[in-house]
Amino acid sequence: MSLTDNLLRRGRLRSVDHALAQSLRRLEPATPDLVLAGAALASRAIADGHAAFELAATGEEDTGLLVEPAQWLAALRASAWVAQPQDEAAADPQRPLVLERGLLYLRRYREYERRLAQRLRALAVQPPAAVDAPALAPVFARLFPQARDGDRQARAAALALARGLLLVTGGPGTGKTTTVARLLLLLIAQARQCGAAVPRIALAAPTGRAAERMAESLRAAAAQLRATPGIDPTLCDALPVEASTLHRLLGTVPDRAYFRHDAREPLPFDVIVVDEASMVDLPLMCKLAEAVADGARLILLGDRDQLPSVEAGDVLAAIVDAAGDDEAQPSAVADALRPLLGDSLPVRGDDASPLAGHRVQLQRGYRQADSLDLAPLAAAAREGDADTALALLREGGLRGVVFHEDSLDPLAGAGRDALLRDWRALADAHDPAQALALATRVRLLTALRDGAQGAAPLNARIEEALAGAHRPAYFHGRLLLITENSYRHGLFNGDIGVCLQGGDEEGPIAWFAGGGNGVRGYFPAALPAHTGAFAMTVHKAQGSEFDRVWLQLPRQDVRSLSRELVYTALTRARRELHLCASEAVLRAALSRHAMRVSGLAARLR
Ligand SMILES: Nc1ncnc2c1ncn2[C@@H]1O[C@H](COP(=O)(O)OP(=O)(O)OP(=O)(O)O)[C@@H](O)[C@H]1O
Repeated sequence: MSLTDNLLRRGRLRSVDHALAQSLRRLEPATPDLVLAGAALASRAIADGHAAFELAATGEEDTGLLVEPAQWLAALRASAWVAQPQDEAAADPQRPLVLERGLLYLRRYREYERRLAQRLRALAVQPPAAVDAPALAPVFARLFPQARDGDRQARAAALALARGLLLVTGGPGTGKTTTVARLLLLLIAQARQCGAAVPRIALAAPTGRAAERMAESLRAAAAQLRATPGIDPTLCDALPVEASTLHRLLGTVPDRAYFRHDAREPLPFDVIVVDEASMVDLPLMCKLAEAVADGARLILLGDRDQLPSVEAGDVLAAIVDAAGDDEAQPSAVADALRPLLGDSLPVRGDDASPLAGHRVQLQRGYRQADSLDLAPLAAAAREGDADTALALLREGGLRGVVFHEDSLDPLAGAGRDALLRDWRALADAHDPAQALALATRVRLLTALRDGAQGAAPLNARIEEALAGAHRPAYFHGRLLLITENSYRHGLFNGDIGVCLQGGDEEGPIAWFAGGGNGVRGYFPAALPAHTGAFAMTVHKAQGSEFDRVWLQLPRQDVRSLSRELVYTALTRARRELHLCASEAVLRAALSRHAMRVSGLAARLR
């Protein structure tokens, strides 16, 4: 049996990975087995969220093969299928595989990485934009009274004035959107002061739901600014109030893998702000960065401790790693910003990597519902500190946090009634807007898609409890989750809707947020791909928040569990968190990182 057949049999490959190896064999029958297995594993790696297959990770546990990295390297280097480009040169398009730094890539993904790194470096080293700091200083001081005391929000806003590329990272509620609203106001004020056109600003996020949340937060921040003494309210009128998905921003072309906007036809914006950047995958981030016009600013907001995107590449983490923690700036930038920040900005020599100084980490959390004291637990999860997490959970001293130790089924225990009560309230709602407002009250989150503790079977049980075994498919009060992007409908992966019975003649209607009246209705038969949404995987819940979150960890450890998954799940809760888990599984989850293989950080340095 060939290596690839063996890997397929063990479930290590999908049939599409195996088929790639088969087609290489057909084209060149003398191709060694190791090269074919490498090609198949490089293809499989993408499906697992990696940018490439790491040869050194060829433990038997990982691949089912016992192959020394030196053996792989020798076979791959000798193969005509494998390109080995020098440094950052483009790879030979005739060869489907690329070997670089011990990683075996499908060529297309290596090119995404190379082009993204090239574009980000170029944006980072653009000459600092001219900042008339003395003229802006009075407005700046009103927006950021603590600016000279090292306030990170002030530092982020000031750096965004001077830099072409900035990452603003921080956990939920650390003020990323608030900071962006103030920074945009400063850019508008600066343009007014020098008689220039108001900057063209785009706000975008990877999912429709995340874009909606971003726009809501920005509108709230704008309302606050309007009420701030000494701020000209007409400046606030120029702030953007809408955000779009990245796909919509870039302009999808039906049935094509490319967008309307790219390096040749750049986006017509001076400032592009992208929220939830941890969810953006490698191909999309590459296409976005290339579509940013020369001289424009790209500002990425995100939380690097959250789960990486489901698709290939842990892009935000790689950019954050390349930028490092040091916020020191070259003396030219520090001098230009001194009227705003005083001497609070550390200064460095000019020999750092291109992305150094392009990241500000916001640390202080401002959004804490009085009812929920999540921060210590979220910090322990983020740091993988299981002892502290368990002690906090067992002491029961965190407001709003309840630990159901060893509970394996929230639908069987004491929580069942509480969960169903909120969902039953959906059926009592009088109108779609009210039902949609109720839809974010409570969510059951699970780490798994399949199996008894997977989202699909949990949904089926909840739906049966709510509407009986012989329920109609779209019963009154059913929650739906859209699972694909449909521009035709204006519905996107992650959108949540609620089914309500129409009038006597009508069947059920599925309602979603948006549209002129704030809600949009669809006949269920016309919806794009969707599933139930009472229970969701943590991955699908990224970018959303709920008043009450019930997190169910699996009965046994599985490899997809990680501290990032637990942290992402916990931080979806606004008012109350219930965690159902055993000590052993929680410890196993917190001991593991959601690791992604990528060469991006190395390229960016
Ligand atoms: N400097 C500040 N002083 C007082 N309140 C603040 C400050 N910064 C932010 N807030 C408040 O904290 C809350 C969260 O802010 P914001 O929405 O900007 O955070 P975020 O990091 O964008 O959150 P998320 O990650 O959930 O999108 C808001 O109510 C905001 O008004």
